[in-house]
Amino acid sequence: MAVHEADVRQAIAGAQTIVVKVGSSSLTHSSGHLDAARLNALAAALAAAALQGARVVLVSSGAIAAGFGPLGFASRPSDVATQQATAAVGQGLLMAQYEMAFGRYGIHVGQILITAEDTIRATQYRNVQRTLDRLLDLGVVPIINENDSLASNEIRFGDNDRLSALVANLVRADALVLLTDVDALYTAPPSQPGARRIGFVPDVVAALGDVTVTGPTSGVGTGGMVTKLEAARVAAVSGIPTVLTCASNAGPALMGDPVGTAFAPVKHRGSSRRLWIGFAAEPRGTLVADEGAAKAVRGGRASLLSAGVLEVRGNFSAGDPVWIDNEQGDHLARGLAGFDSEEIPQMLGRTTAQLKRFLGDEYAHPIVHRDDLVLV
Ligand SMILES: Nc1ncnc2c1ncn2[C@@H]1O[C@H](COP(=O)(O)OP(=O)(O)O)[C@@H](O)[C@H]1O
Ligand SMILES: N[C@@H](CCC(=O)OP(=O)(O)O)C(=O)O
Repeated sequence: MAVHEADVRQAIAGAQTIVVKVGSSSLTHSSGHLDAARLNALAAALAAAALQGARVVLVSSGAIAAGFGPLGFASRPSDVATQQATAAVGQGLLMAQYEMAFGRYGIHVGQILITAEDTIRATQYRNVQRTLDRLLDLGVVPIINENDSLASNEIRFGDNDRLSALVANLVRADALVLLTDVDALYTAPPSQPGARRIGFVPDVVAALGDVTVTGPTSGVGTGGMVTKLEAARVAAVSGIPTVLTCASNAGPALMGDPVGTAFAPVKHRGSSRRLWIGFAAEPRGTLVADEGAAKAVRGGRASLLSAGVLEVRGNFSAGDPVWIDNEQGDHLARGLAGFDSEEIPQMLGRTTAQLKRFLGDEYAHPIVHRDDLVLV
């Protein structure tokens, strides 16, 4: 069944829970410093939606942009340690601006800083979910950023685009709004002659092959259009419509006006935690499945049992993400390991009954439970 743009726009206009992501480039002057007027205009548009009853979550970049000026740097720092220190200073300043901006409308804001690492574990994941739900129940606008000062380099999101799509899942959002410094997705970077504006993308997966996108061009943004399309894809496969436009279009976009680019959802809603496993987590190791186990995993709804695991590679702890590969080295799935990597060699090839007999009850479990596994 064809999905029409008008239906997608209408779904966005009627959304009860909305995640809005704003990039650094939309909150800054051309010098890279935080622009309070742009931030205030955004807060006004979001406050209007919140005052009409919408549950609004804001994923905001800008900590580094807010911090480097006060620290005396002429431009955004490029080394990780200075970026992390700058974000620690800037995050507080950013929140102070938001508090003031939303305060004009009688709305409180609440800060949540997320690392990819601490949300892939089931307990932390549920804690974040519960906190966000409660904040929204209380009429607060949660403002989320990556916890830049703690995130380790290998596992950080870096940009906030993918984080926003995962947050949209977490709060079971009805719409995702990506605000940036271009008014829409174009067939090529807008600076290229002949680049055409795209108003509607019925199938983001199919569209990926038809557009040319690059990383950031603004000097302050991180992911560019590449990570925005990735976010739209994650949202689409989770059943969430997305609109991408410039920050000054936030109000019309939320009202369902035909601004920017609307992306239709391509699937019904999936399990949100599985999406974290699939998209957020960088695998720490590999479990090599034998032919039978590979087939069972590929078929879906099967756990990876130690009887079908031939080899374990890498150093990881129970709860960490791992690849599940076949013997040919193809990735079949990602999952969360049920055991530490050093516990697994003694379990290899053993049935659950043997594990129980030789190693004890605590080992008589799948190496990766089917609820913790997503096919790739
Ligand atoms: N096909 C495309 N359509 C639109 N913009 C694109 C495209 N390819 C690359 N871009 C660039 O992506 C930039 C937005 O990304 P970025 O600077 O990371 O913004 P943000 O800070 O909002 O995350 C735009 O300024 C634009 O130049
Ligand atoms: N977490 C970082 C965001 C990094 C960044 O620039 O992201 P984006 O502008 O969304 O590409 C910050 O607050 O500075």
